[in-house]
Amino acid sequence: MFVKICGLSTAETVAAAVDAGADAVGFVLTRSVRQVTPDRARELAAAVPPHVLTVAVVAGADIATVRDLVRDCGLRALQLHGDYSRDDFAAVADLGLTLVRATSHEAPDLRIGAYGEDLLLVDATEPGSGGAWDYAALRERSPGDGWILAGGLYVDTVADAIHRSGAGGVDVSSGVESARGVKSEALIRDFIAAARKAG
Ligand SMILES: O=C(O)c1ccccc1N[C@@H]1O[C@H](COP(=O)(O)O)[C@@H](O)[C@H]1O
Repeated sequence: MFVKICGLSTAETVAAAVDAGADAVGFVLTRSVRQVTPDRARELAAAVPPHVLTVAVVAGADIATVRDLVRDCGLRALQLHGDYSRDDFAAVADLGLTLVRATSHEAPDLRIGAYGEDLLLVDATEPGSGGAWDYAALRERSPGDGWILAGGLYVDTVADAIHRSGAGGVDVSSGVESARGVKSEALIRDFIAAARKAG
């Protein structure tokens, strides 16, 4: 089970995620209560060991701005949320990053790789909102092997969500916070343990 902890902004919570066994950690570079600057993301990612994927999370920025945001921040993956086209994905392919297409569960095309991405993340309609959706519906639509489930996952719901959806990975932001935008080291540890136990 692949586990990503998203929206990190402090050295302590990055360390908690890494120590608890996260496979990936995400830094939000566009407007959000969890937004960090590219320089801050670079600083935080410098302490992350190479076996943990560092992910730049971007929503809604035009693709030229995306290129500027990620070019110098030293992260290894780019997660794009929003109305990005196949051409947009092609326009960042030369950056050498693992590309994550983040899309709503209501989107028409849920095949992994349809836009040239390496990983597909299926989310709620409003990313980072903590809102859950009908995870079981994805079993019938079958995005393929290895897709990542996101949107409204919490310590006490993640196991059921994994079983109902058949996802091979999970991504969480709101569900490991003690208040909006404030990550909890204890919840990060508990979430990773619960996801690992389920998958
Ligand atoms: O976390 C954010 O603030 C965020 C902002 C903009 C785009 C994506 C964001 N996070 C992603 O949202 C989902 C999970 O959200 P939640 O657990 O429901 O809060 C996940 O893909 C995060 O990477």
